[in-house]
Amino acid sequence: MAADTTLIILGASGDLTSRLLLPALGQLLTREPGRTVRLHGAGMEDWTDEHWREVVQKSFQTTDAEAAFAAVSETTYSKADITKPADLQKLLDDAEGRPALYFAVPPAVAEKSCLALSDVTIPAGTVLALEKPFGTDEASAHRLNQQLAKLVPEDQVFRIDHFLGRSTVLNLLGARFANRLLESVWSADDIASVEIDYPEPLGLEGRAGYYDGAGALVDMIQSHLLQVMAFVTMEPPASLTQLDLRDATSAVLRATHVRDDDPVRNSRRARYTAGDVGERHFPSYVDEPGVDPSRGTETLAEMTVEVRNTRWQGVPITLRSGKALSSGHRAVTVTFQPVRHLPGGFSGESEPTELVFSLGPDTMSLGLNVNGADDPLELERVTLAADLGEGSLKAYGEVLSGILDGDAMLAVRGDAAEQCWRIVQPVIDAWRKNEVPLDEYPAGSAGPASWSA
Ligand SMILES: NC(=O)C1=CN([C@@H]2O[C@H](COP(=O)(O)OP(=O)(O)OC[C@H]3O[C@@H](n4cnc5c(N)ncnc54)[C@H](OP(=O)(O)O)[C@@H]3O)[C@@H](O)[C@H]2O)C=CC1
Ligand SMILES: O=C1O[C@H](COP(=O)(O)O)[C@@H](O)[C@H](O)[C@H]1O
Repeated sequence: MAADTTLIILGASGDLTSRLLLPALGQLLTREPGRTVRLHGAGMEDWTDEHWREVVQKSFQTTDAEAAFAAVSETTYSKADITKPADLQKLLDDAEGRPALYFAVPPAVAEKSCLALSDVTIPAGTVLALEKPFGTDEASAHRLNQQLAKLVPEDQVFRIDHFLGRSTVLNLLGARFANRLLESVWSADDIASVEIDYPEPLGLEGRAGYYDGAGALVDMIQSHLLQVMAFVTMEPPASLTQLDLRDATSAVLRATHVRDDDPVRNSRRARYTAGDVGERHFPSYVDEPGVDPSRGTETLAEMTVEVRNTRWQGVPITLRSGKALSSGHRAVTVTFQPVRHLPGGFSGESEPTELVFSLGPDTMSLGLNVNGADDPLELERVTLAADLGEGSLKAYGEVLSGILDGDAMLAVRGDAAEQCWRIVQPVIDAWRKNEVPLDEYPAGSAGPASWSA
């Protein structure tokens, strides 16, 4: 699709656009100097083309910002209320080549806009890119999918999950499927447990309007971490095409359930109280501007799932993420079963083999037991580590590259988005009924003290 696409960013004055999308576009254009993109910004603000160009130029913080900006220097802006069919029609009519509508707007606005598109003539090939959260539960995600299906074919719908564009997440595929050594041990026969952990030092950061209604479970686990889990657990796809990869993703998500169907024993939640993360002081979550304390929103969530198939039967897979935490390890940790028999005569501890994919900085490490240097019969722990580098594109760069190339491989398919809601729903229900306590942890700690006991 590359050359003849007009990327129309809806929500041009928003945070996502200036902080993530435009810098990623700048990086993509720097890496691929031959790529040309027509860029159009649209939103509620009464901006001129000149103002928009300044916004774009400022956001292109790449090594060769000028060259990248040159590729979009003709970029234009128009004021538009994207919930109105007439405004959407004009945006599409004015676009040259194939339009790609990127909805960088609040989810409720995106949904309204998709309804308004029913009354619009949509040019063939139009791409619709929707941010998370996709719907508010399985039923609403299903309705939104049905609406989208009336507008464009599924492979032109990009449900964005920027974790799928992270280089370490993509590395999971390389490590798993290009190494015979791992291929043969990647199942419940050899793996004891999997943990996917994404602690963040950030707090609410003024996002109460969205986050207080979502919480850590929906913000991170329902979307990003379940997608990462699917990459860890999927059956090998025949190829890395969007069809094969997304079929494999959906199949494993369909087999995923809260462990033992018991959300009370297999989920935990907590929220932060006042404290310091590094140099930053955070008030208690409930005292953050815009927060409604009666909602009981969690800022740290954990759930344990299992994949009910031959490969994974019985392996606990724990997903955890939270805000205002000390600099914990963001990682996928695969812990292997102990050896079947440790020959007598060794001294020292034999710990299980551990393979860790670190989610920034991007590294992969393997913890092994080896013979000690001084006493060959005393076991010592060594870690073999590989620095995987940052990847030449940040996550949103990969996302935009897929949209501009019309390759939906790293976009979430509609059925997978619905499955992710189905998986977390029992936990949401148990939390609503207060069947799981809402613990507390001071900002800057590693979480509630009782969790590490
Ligand atoms: N910000 C982030 O870090 C991330 C955000 N996301 C997702 O991206 C989406 C956007 O988030 P974010 O940028 O933070 O939100 P913001 O509130 O910062 O921006 C939303 C933008 O949408 C515009 N807008 C609202 N209503 C309309 C309308 N009817 N017609 C045209 N434009 C409209 C707003 O214009 P105005 O202000 O003038 O009303 C504003 O420019 C959300 O779905 C969010 O979940 C995903 C990952 C990270
Ligand atoms: O989508 C989101 O992701 C970020 C974490 O991703 P990162 O790539 O910025 O580390 C999270 O902070 C945010 O709450 C969530 O909405």
